[in-house]
Amino acid sequence: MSPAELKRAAAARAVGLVEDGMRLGLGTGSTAALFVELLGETVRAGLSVVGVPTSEATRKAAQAAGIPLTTLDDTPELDLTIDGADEIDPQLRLIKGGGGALLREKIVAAASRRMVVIVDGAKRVETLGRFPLPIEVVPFGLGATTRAVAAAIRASGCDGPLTIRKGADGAPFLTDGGHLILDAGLARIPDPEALAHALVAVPGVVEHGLFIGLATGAIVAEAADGQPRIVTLGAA
Ligand SMILES: O=C(CO)[C@H](O)[C@H](O)COP(=O)(O)O
Repeated sequence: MSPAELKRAAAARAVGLVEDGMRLGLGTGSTAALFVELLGETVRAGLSVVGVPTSEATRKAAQAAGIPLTTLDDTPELDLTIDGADEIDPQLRLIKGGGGALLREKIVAAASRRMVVIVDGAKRVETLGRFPLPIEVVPFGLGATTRAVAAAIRASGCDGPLTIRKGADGAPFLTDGGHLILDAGLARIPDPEALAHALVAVPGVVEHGLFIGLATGAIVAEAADGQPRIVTLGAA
């Protein structure tokens, strides 16, 4: 089975969690995009929900799918967020931000009573860190911020190169908030909580891709005999 088929299976299962009248957080990335597409089908069939998109890309996709949208200003508390992830560990700790939407994703997840992560089985890890950790920083003072981030990483028992993310055109990638992303190739993050605390203390760091204590459940689609097999973690 292809990763795309597994992602679709996880997204389809997540649509089953949505109830009439729910206020939803809509994640970003290829798996979340499949959820938005499938949710749009149920909305067009009569389901009533409102969604808060976690990126401009998701906003466009949700509008195209016919999903009514709101904002966290008008709807500050959400019932359920469905989002993808780059890695998930057994404690439901995540690395997110491969699509560059980590800041809005974390704000939306924190405003939600429940966050259910949808992933294919390849995203499950025992220890976070194989996927480079995205760290969103303001452009001002980039050199000094990068040094301080490197020191914070070392102080929390990790090490590895920091790379400024580039877009397809080779120019620095800019987030929806106009910030840059440093991708930290750490290979292994033995203490994600310590690293998270160290990173938020660095002036110039806007957010990082460690999502700790936010996901309440996960829907993992694995391949079994050529068919998707759904495994749920936590409350999902
Ligand atoms: O965090 C994200 C975007 O910022 C995505 O959820 C994450 O990168 C997973 O993406 P995909 O579903 O395409 O594998």
